Amino acid sequence: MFTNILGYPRIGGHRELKKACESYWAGESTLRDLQLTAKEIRRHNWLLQQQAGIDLIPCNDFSFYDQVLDMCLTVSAIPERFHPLVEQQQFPETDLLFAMARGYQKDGYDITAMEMTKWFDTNYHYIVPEFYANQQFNLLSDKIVNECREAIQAGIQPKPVILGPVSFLLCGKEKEEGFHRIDLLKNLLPVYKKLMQQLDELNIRTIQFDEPYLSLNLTDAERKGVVYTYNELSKVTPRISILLASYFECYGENLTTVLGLPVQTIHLDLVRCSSQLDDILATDFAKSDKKLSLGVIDGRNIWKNDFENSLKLIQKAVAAIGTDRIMIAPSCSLLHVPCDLSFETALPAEIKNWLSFAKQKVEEVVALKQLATNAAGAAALLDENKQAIASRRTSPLIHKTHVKERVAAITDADAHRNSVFASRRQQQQALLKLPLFPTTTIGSFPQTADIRQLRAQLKKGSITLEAYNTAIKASTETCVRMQEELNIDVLVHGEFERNDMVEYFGEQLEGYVFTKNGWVQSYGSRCVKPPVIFGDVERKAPMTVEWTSYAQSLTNRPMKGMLTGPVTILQWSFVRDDQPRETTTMQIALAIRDEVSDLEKAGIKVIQIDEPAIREGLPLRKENWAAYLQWAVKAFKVSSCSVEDSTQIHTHMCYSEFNDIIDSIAAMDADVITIETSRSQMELLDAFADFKYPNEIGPGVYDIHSPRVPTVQEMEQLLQKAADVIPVEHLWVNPDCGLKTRKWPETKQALQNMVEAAAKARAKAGVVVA
Ligand SMILES: Nc1nc2c(c(=O)[nH]1)N[C@@H](CNc1ccc(C(=O)N[C@@H](CCC(=O)N[C@@H](CCC(=O)N[C@@H](CCC(=O)O)C(=O)O)C(=O)O)C(=O)O)cc1)CN2
Ligand code: MET
Ligand SMILES: [Zn+2]
Repeated sequence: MFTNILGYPRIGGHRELKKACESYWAGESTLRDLQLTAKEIRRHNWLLQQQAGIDLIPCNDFSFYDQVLDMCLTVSAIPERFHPLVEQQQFPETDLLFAMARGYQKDGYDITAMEMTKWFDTNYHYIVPEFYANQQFNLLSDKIVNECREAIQAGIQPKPVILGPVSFLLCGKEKEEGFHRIDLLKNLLPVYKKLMQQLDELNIRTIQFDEPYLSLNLTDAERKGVVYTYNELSKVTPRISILLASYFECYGENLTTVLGLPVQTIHLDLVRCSSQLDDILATDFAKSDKKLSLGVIDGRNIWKNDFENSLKLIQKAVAAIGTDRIMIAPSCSLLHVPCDLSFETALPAEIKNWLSFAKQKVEEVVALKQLATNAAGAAALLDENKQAIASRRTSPLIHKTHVKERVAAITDADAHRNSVFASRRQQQQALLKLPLFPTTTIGSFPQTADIRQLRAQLKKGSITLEAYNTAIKASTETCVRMQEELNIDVLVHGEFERNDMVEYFGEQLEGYVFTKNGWVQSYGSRCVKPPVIFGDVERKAPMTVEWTSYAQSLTNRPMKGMLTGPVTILQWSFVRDDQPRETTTMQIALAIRDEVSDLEKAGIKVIQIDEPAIREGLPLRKENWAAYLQWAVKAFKVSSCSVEDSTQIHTHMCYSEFNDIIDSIAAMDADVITIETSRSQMELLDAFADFKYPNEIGPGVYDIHSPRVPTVQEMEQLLQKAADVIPVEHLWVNPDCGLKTRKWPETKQALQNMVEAAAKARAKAGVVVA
């Protein structure tokens, strides 16, 4: 029996990589400093796993930015606009990587960044490869070989983790018409083969190819591509065994294909889908000599593993195929969980004893092997584990009868507004008296270093709550005045008091705990600290009313109340695994519903409930979509429908494709939806136009991910494009998303241009309408 880790977090226990990258980008340290930090993180991770007793230790799970982007450099999939950089003598590979990820505005260049999107159903974002018909590839970056060499020097026998050719292609996008990216396999495979030969020369004995697309519904052509790929790769060398890994779901209808591949080991995500073990053992799999990597430990969540449960699965597999063909593993890479629970010194002891972060999960993998092989002394590990599991199962901290009863008592009427949109619209117009093309923003304004520092000081106790509040109030007032001066119609308070749009609410809700150092990579150097939902969720007291009322008191214009929606709060937290996600979401929905009612009572006329993660929560397999969408939409409606007709409900979504779920978005029945559309030049809007989306809509007119200030003219053109497909009286004018990652000067200028573009659009429409 072997122990296997699919990938380990690369940010460093105290976000060393984030800090090193940002300091390098700011010109405050050298590339060598950055590389030393990276090397130290890798070494630390390898030795930690070696000392714990892991047999298959991953390498190439490190990345300065993203593993998909790394693969672009490995196979030389570099978009043409970056070629001038490649051709420069001695342009460092790491700088090229950062240029592709973040754009390059220096030395007379102005090159836009590559697109970024969600990694399956996680809150991790990857860089989207760009593909062209007949594209040629060649082995460019030595990163994989170098990292293997570095591991060997550190005394490790590493297992390189490499994004498989099929998933690499499917992760990307065609940048011209007339071909499908899967057609590029023929050109791509020689590079993978060459790489395997180089790894063979280094004495690498196992390669993990990640093919997470095997968890999705594939077309026949894509499935054929899988068969072709692994037939080809299996011929390269008999000395390397291939471990094929997919995760986040079952192999589903791809299972037969997968079992027939000439690979030596198949990894199973048994956390998301334990039934596939039965499916496999029901075939004549036992007669083969293939191994199974049993992903029994949750790589996506932070709960201590239930050893008894895992042992049942392991023993079932052992009974069928013996111990020698089994690996014990987490369900997926540990990238999605924080590094080390032992840094958490402030968690309640009882709750801390239920948790396990990356380092602890490594130990759990080893403990399970010891238990499954009856190693001496292992029994004590089981006893300890049983106690922790029992403590969580029976803890009075978790269950609240009144919360459960309230969820059970939700009626259909709770999930519907009093009147249909057309009638609500009239009442809202009478009250708000907004012009055509009303302008607004999505909520946050620049989170500058001084605001973050203020919060850090408050946490440390070096300033008082009073001093903190005074400073945040001052920022809020400045922000409100500025919006008035810019002549924006519906204002926001700026979200200066919030560390994060989910963590902020988690900190105020019962049933939640939050960590001090539970950072997880979201994209590049940006991290999030997902709060932990351990019990029934309940709102103790109003969460945003004071700040919103304060902001409203500063102005006569409508101030938008700003809340995060129940699905997004769920999706971006670590969630309970002892009840359906639907149940937890409904509890959160009721908490948000109460907040909405309190904001309304406080005189707030416009309330935005952000749901940027509603698309990301969509199950990976289509057969599960309908059930999810049904409860996700209901949760939003439960949170938003307590209000009077005259109160205007907004929602906001970003990082999403909408075409395939547009009817559910319409069913949410928000009075106004703002969406990210500018990067795709309003392409996304087609879904809303084709569907004849009934309510009002604010298609983002500028890309907030870039410091670039858009011109009046280009925003006017985008508005024109929108007006061509959406009735003008339904259109709003706003940026793509919140402005928290932006700096002040560019924000002001961009908003000024935006308001001017709206005025021009108004004048133009006025002529047509009149
Ligand atoms: N949860 C979540 N998921 C999301 C998004 C989101 O907004 N939230 N947006 C999308 C992803 N976009 C993102 C955009 C920005 C950041 C981001 O800026 N993260 C910050 C951390 C934000 C935070 O929690 N800040 C805290 C603590 C910040 C901190 O690092 N403090 C310092 C001390 C302060 C200092 O001196 O700077 C420390 O602890 O060392 C605060 O403001 O209070 C970062 O990586 O730097 C993350 C994701 C999708 N997923
Ligand atoms: C990721 S969606 C962000 C919405 C939030 N209200 C903000 O403006 O930051
Ligand atoms: Zn957004």
